[in-house]
Amino acid sequence: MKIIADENMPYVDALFGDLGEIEYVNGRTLTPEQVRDADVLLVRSVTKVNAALLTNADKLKFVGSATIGTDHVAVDYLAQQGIPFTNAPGCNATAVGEYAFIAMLELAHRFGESLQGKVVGIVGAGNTGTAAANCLEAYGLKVLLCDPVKAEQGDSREFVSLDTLIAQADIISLHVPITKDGEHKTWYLFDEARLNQLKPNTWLLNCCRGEVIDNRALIKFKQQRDDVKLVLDVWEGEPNPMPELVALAEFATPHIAGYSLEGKARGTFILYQKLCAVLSIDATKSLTSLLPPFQFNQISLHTDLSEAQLLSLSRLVYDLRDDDRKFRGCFNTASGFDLMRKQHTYRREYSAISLTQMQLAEQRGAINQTMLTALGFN
Ligand SMILES: NC(=O)C1=CN([C@@H]2O[C@H](COP(=O)(O)OP(=O)(O)OC[C@H]3O[C@@H](n4cnc5c(N)ncnc54)[C@H](O)[C@@H]3O)[C@@H](O)[C@H]2O)C=CC1
Ligand SMILES: O=C(O)C(=O)[C@H](O)COP(=O)(O)O
Repeated sequence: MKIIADENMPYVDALFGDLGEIEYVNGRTLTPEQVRDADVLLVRSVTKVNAALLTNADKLKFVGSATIGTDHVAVDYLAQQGIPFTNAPGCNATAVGEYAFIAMLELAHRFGESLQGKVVGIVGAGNTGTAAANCLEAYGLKVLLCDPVKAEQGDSREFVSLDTLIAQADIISLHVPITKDGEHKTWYLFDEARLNQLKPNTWLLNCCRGEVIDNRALIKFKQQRDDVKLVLDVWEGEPNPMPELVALAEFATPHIAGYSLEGKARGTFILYQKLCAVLSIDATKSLTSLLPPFQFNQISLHTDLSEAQLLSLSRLVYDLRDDDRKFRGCFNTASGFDLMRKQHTYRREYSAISLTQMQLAEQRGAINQTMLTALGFN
């Protein structure tokens, strides 16, 4: 069996090595010729899987995308052709949630403010939005959710309109899929008019898809509104973000908000499980055996923490400043954006650290082991 896999998908050898011969490819430049003999195709978000790519792929039995988003895959076309497809819903939700939370801690630190006491608006209350909300609520923040789709589906959580969220939130974090049609389309959801609604000193984070914000309008807006602070992980026109916009963001990264080792491993593992089911064979490999030990896996707390100390602890699993610095140095060089993504293998999730607290304080709202466990630490 011939398995064509994106070269940026980790753990493919470990999981799929026994199932067939693996050929690694550059997902962004994949051609119909390269997939013509494939039995299995494993992609990431940069590969457009459509009729044009699969025109000669007559043997194809399975397509898997180790991503949450499916906007790069012609799902209807695959169904018509009878080719089983799966994505990996939820695989990197914790990573995106922690990225958003850590970015907010970084912003608070940079501007000499406290994150505690802020109101955060989450647009899109699915897997990643809920993961971000869980961290924020664990930290005691008031969270407003806007998700008209979930509201219509009868989700029992409380939702607000986007206008209310923009009017009330100090921080807005975007977690929607990219959709171009329909009542709730998200393409340019934040256009010039919406951006102009932002209240003074709003922090705006985008870690879903670049085109959810009109990036040209954002440049124009930000040039006049220095009070608004931006954290941007995704960009219109990837892998070539607009340089003016990179310069205007407080933290800028190359679409790696979901790139914890745990999230990547989960993504590949979900595809492995689904392929085994399609082939009617037992999935004998385990997810936990894939991850290397983390160098700080046991930490003892001797006192409750301050917010600055929580940030230091967070920087052990993910130092956003490093990615921001690297990104600014490489994003406008040839392949810089993709190379940084390819080499990104160092980030862990909070759960990689086990904490013990020597004296457990009972003070409500203190940053102690109880709160840290709710944030995701072990
Ligand atoms: N930067 C990165 O590395 C990553 C980016 N993503 C992106 O984030 C997106 C969201 O991921 P998940 O939360 O896992 O997806 P999800 O499908 O679990 O949740 C998305 C939510 O957005 C809601 N929604 C749709 N249209 C909306 C609108 N107009 N206003 C408000 N809410 C709306 C949906 O009802 C759904 O609840 C993915 O589709 C993907 O594009 C996902 C993972 C990693
Ligand atoms: O899961 C998604 O959706 C994403 O956006 C991915 O995390 C992005 O990563 P790649 O699939 O492009 O490596």
